[in-house]
Amino acid sequence: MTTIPVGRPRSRALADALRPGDRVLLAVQRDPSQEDPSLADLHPIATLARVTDKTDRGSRGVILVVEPTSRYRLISLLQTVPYWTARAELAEETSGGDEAQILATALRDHLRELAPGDSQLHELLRETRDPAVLADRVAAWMDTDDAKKTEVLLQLDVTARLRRVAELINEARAKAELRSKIDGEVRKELGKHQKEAMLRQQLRAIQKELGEGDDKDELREKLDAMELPEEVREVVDRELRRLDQVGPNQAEGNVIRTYLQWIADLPWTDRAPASSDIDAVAQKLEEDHYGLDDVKRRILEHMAVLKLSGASSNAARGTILCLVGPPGVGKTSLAQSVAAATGRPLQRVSLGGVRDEAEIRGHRRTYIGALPGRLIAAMRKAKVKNPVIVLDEIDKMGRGWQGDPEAALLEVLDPEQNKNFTDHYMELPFDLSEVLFIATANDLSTLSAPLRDRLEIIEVTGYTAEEKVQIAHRHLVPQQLVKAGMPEKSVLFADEILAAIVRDYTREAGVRQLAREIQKVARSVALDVARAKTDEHGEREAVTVTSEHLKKSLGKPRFLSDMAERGNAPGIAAGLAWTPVGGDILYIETTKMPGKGRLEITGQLGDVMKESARAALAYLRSRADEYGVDPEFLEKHDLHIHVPAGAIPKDGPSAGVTMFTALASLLTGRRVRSDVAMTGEATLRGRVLPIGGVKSKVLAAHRAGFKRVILPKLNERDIDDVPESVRGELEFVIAEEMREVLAAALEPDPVAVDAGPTTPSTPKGGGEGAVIA
Ligand SMILES: Nc1ncnc2c1ncn2[C@@H]1O[C@H](COP(=O)(O)OP(=O)(O)OP(=O)(O)O)[C@@H](O)[C@H]1O
Repeated sequence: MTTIPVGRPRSRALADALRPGDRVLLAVQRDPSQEDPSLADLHPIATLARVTDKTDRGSRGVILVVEPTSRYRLISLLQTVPYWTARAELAEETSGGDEAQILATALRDHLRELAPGDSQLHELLRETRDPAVLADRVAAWMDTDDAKKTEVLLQLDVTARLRRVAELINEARAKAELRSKIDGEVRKELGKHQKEAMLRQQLRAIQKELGEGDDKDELREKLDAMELPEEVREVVDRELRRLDQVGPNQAEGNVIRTYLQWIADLPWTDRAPASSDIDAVAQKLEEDHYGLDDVKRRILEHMAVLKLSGASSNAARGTILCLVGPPGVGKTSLAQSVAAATGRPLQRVSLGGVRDEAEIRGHRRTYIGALPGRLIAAMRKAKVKNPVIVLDEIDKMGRGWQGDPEAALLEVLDPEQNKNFTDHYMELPFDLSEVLFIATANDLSTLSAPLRDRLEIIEVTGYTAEEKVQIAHRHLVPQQLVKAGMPEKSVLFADEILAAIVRDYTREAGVRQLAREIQKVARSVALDVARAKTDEHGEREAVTVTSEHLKKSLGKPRFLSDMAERGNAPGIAAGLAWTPVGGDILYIETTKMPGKGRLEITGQLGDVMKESARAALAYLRSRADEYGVDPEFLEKHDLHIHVPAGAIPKDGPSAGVTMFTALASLLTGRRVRSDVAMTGEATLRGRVLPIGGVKSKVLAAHRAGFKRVILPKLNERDIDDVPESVRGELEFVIAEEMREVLAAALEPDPVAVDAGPTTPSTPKGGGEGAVIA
């Protein structure tokens, strides 16, 4: 295919008459400048071509797209106005036979080597099998002058044509080589001076792109216009003077500029118009969060105290709100609501894994690539001096060899010092006293005492199944539908469906997994939504999620009730554990075998837990008679205690009661009732001592379907913290003595057969580091 611009009036007259599909003869003039050629002025061989497209450009002529098909020999001109017509006959070519084939193959190979990267050429070579056509196409593809191309056109002997094309290629190659050689030499001669000038120009362009270099004046203007504390102003003036002294391209200049840029970007005096309207906060918290009444009340109290004390922020007052709880219970989103309601922007500073003081307080400017710490970086992003800053995962801050980040954080939170917080990089005091800090943590036990002392701790323990359904119904479903790009009301999740998702597909204290599962379901019904009928107002009917949809999008139920997992042989008891991600069920398995009275303990237990296992056994031995255990049997048998999910380390004293119960069950042959879960520390004398995390543990028991929960006497008052709906469905047994525990936990009669060790199959969820508190 080729395009032909048509301009001369007579050709134009023809072009106007042509329609796509018409055929036309294309003849070549011997002298292109001649206006009115006769037959003798044309080369004798013309090309017959099919018109495939035509673009009329008005006064600028017509563009024809043509597809040449064969050579024709011109015999005579028949007419010259309004356009030329000619008589012509097909020009016979001599095919060239095998020789032409061999030449064509050589030509192909040669071209492939010459231009390995030219995909258009490669396609052409691949597609063209006929040697005659190959020669024509290669000649058309080449970048050579028209006279030479015309020679190829006139050549009717195919072998001669192929040879000519090969020659032309060699010529072109030689020319190209010569040119690149000359280019190389010229370039070498380009003097050092010119090269530098060129590089400099490029450098300026790069600096401009990066916003450096020539923007010195811009920076100066910005700094001049800013309202800055006096001390800062002095430093700015000094640094600007230094910047004038160093050349524009020196590294030092860059360091100064970056520093000044930081000063220019920090909110030294700007404030968001923050309100301290408690009602607005109350309303926003209520709108965005279901339940959590206690938590909301405590947040409001804290805000009220701030308002009354006249302090502009909690940092100024010296106590910081700290929301503690498992992941996904809404800690961050509570902080977001507070920020939104008070009109302050929110920034998050993640402290998880921070081990280096410099992360908080920055690196000194003498280090290459030094930058301010995370707090100053957050302030820069906040753009005002009174934002809400969420200190995320304050409990996961480590202590490395490069200074103690906690000390730096304490300074940030200390009302005496945070008015003049000095970052190592800035070397200027920055006022953090108007920041409203809110910390979040999963686990309080790892917080140091000084830090804890600064925090007003509010626990967000986790939700019951009903609460989760309500949260999903009111918040998660609309949120997730919008996230999936669907209208808010396009999919209906009935409460039973939500309850099924909570029960069968999630096992968590918060609602994060639940939100994900809802999104999965929403996405899988998206097609149904798109196909749904529209009503008379043009609105689509909502798609109702069915249990079939759940099966299709989420698969088989992922979690069976904990009780179903459990074997029913004597020797297994369900304990309740507290973990940083919420309460959990922890089975204790025991088994016996002939031996010498030894006790084996496995399952990655910490020292405290191992000791409580030994204490439990010691107590049982000392009361063998009372519990109907044969002391001789104990001497001749080894016992083994295992706590499954062996890969997760566990520790703490609160499994004491459960270990004792499991051992007593094993040795008496009385099974532990399958609907009982328990927690409590056991003493050597059989007393039951209190433990922590009752609310989370009870919620976990309820979640797992247990009906009776055994708790230490001294934890009785903690039951009040448990939501009423859960309390109503559980029976609490309060125990002071191990005897009472056994009475409530064991089935009355021994089972006849010893079924041997039975393993609760699936490892428990809950992430790493399960800890019994
Ligand atoms: N009571 C609630 N009402 C409405 N939405 C809630 C509630 N609790 C949690 N959510 C929603 O659950 C999601 C997860 O909450 P969020 O990210 O705040 O959890 P988090 O406790 O901060 O977790 P992490 O500690 O992992 O950061 C958010 O979309 C939030 O809106």
